[in-house]
Amino acid sequence: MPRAIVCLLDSVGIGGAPDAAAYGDEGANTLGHIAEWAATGKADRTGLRSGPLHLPNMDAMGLGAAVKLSTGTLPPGLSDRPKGGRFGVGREISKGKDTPSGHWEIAGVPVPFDWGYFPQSVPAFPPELIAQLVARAGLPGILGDKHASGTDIIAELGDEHIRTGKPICYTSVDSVFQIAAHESHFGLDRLYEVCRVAFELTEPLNIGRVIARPFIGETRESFKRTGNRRDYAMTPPEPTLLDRNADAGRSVFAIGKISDIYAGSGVTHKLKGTGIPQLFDRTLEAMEMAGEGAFIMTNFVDFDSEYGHRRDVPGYAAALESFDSRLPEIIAAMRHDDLLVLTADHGNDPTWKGTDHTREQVPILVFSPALAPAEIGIRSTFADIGETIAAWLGLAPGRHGKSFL
Ligand SMILES: O=P(O)(O)O[C@H]1O[C@H](CO)[C@@H](O)[C@H]1O
Ligand SMILES: [Mn+2]
Ligand SMILES: [Mn+2]
Repeated sequence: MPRAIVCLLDSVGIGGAPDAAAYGDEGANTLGHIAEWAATGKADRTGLRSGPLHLPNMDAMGLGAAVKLSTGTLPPGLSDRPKGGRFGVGREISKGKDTPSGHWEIAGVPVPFDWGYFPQSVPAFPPELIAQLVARAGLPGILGDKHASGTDIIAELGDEHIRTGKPICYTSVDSVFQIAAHESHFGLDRLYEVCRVAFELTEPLNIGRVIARPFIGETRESFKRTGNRRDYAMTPPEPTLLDRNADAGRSVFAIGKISDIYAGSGVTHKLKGTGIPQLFDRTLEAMEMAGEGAFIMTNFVDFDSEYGHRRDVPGYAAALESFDSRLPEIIAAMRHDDLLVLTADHGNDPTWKGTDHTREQVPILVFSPALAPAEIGIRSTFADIGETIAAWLGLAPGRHGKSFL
């Protein structure tokens, strides 16, 4: 019986979204701009990487061709002649350019409602929400209360947080309430408990996620976020591909952030890891363990959290190259009727203004030893990815999207 593996390259968009202007993102193109900067030496960093973007394995699966299909322009260093697999472009119908919207739609469930967002003002959070959080979680108050980049705000307020015991609360253009606190001075379990309370309080406001952002270090220069991030997310509004496969009695391996993003729904095996190499190892372990009909999904978050939001072009390019160099290991571990899908949930163009996600189309690169190469075009919803996998796994069709195989 077939199996399916999704490697979700968080934020690796390929430009061209027809509605990008409505988000202030017209012209954003994560992969395309990284390739352009790399071709002109602007993605060089001593000791890390240099020269044109080198992604031979993803390119062979159709990455360059997908970017060209999405934007009309072939990025420098990539090729428009894929060697195998099906390649195409995914267009999102959910309105949010956030992680849950992208992931749920990929798993066959576009988001039918508008998320709640916090305004760009200071304070950003409703005073009554914060008053309830402070009272119920027994806090001396909070710091932040604004839109911010997570690494900037711990540099700005980390000292005061350690001194006062007030957690740092911030948001972004996503539907999100984030809480940063020190792992030992404040305590990791206490941070999780505060986030649990915050999730109860923000759910009625349709806020998609509360995220615990623990950090360590004693000074502004040495503060560092740890791998103990935890996301408290709403449950998807309909059964996703994960639920459908689990309900059919098959295994669903959720690797990295995946389980959190689907609120654990439909997950039978949860594997954690920090950083691209470790998440890669977990994916290979899952492929080794997974039986017939299994669905394996890995979120490679670092592209987004370490490089996209940080507007770090050389770092992003190096991470793509490191992922690409290991792709042959997955392909070598595939059985004859395994299906591999590489895709993304939204863009996060590191050459763009600000530090937020960018509305973009995403690559859909599909490989199976059993499949002849072909183009699948621009798909009108990410849900086509979920329906393709559902069909591959022999599940009944869902309500959204169509299989492209
Ligand atoms: O700046 P950091 O803390 O990485 O936060 C980013 O990560 C969140 C989740 O993707 C986004 O909403 C954005 O705010
Ligand atoms: Mn994401
Ligand atoms: Mn993000």
